[in-house]
Amino acid sequence: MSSETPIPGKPSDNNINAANREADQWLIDDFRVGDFFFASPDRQFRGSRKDVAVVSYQPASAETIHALFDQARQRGVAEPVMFGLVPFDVSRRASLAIPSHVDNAPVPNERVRQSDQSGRPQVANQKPVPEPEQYGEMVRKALGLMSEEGLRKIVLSRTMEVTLDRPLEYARLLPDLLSRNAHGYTFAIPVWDADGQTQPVGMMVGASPELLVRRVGDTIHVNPLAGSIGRNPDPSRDQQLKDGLAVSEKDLREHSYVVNDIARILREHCVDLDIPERPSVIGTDTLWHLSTYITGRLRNPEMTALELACELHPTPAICGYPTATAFSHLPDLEPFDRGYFAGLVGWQQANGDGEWALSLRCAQQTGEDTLRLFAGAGIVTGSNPDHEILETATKMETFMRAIR
Ligand SMILES: C=C(O[C@@H]1C=C(C(=O)O)C=C[C@H]1O)C(=O)O
Repeated sequence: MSSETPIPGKPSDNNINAANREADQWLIDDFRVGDFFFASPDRQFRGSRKDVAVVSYQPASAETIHALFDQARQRGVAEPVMFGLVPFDVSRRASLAIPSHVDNAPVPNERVRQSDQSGRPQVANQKPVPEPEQYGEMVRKALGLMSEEGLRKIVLSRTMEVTLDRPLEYARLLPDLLSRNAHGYTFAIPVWDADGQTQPVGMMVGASPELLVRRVGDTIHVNPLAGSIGRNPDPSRDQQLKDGLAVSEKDLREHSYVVNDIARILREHCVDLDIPERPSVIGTDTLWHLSTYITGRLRNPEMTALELACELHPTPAICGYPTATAFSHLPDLEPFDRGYFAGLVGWQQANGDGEWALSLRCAQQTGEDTLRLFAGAGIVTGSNPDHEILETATKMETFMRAIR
């Protein structure tokens, strides 16, 4: 679907660029469990839960993707768009689906935060798993592995089990996530747990700052983030924190493991790679991150966005370095299953163009009023357990602020 594609739906709402929330609210109205939403900085999609053409609950592979598009075409879907979630462990089953009907719209230049806070859910109960002190212990254990086992970096995460005082309402939640994270990737994508099922068992919902792969024709964009610090409401202190991150030896080292490993894999698949020598600093609503924006051209233009994303995943941004060593230690260190957290979330067209972000700053909706939030942080020699507890709490704030 090119950016010239006319916006289906409401002709009267075509002035999407007007800076008011009603302009694109129609894309979110009535959004429920089972619907699909994905917004990147310049385009947003909504797929309908009604008459979903095809669903696959198989590991993501080129064959699975081709089969899905073939089936959608056989069912008469004219311009199929696949949405999906790929778990952190790509060998496990992915939730991929092609809705019968998809709307898309440009993103407004500016979003106004909803001022009406009435009727917002309140957090009735929250329980960290593991407890923060236990997370600190996990960080200490990981630091021990660095001296003993040649591990350079490992990303350790924790969760928060949240119960709300009323059912989650997407029509309220999504505009809030969008207004706070206009430059990121806001998503709400259904989760299945059996092939052939028509009803999803839950949703992954969040606002990720990190693009793994965007493919437009043979051009690819990859934007790893690693090395972070929480922001401060005082502008001069906030600027100091940003400037400090740009020169922090520990964070630049943590970032370089990610970029070097991604560059190694991209060289196999791409030509004309443009990899900036130094990272820049980008801001989300809650954190500053070191960021490297990479572009290149595919050697094999048949390679789809998701295939390239699966070659790169799991990057040291969300796993560690060396990747296989970090991956093998995670089940012993983290007392829960990551599932789709720190996996891939995105969309793709039949021609292979698409966008896959990392599913971060997110939650899995596990029941009408229950959610599991996730956050992780990269640990390298020099990391401080207390700072990592704080960083993961700050990362959860992106989502917490939208439900509190
Ligand atoms: C793991 C997360 O974020 C990742 C870890 C980062 C870090 O350690 O600095 C930064 C961005 C992400 O790559 C998360 O948000 O949960």
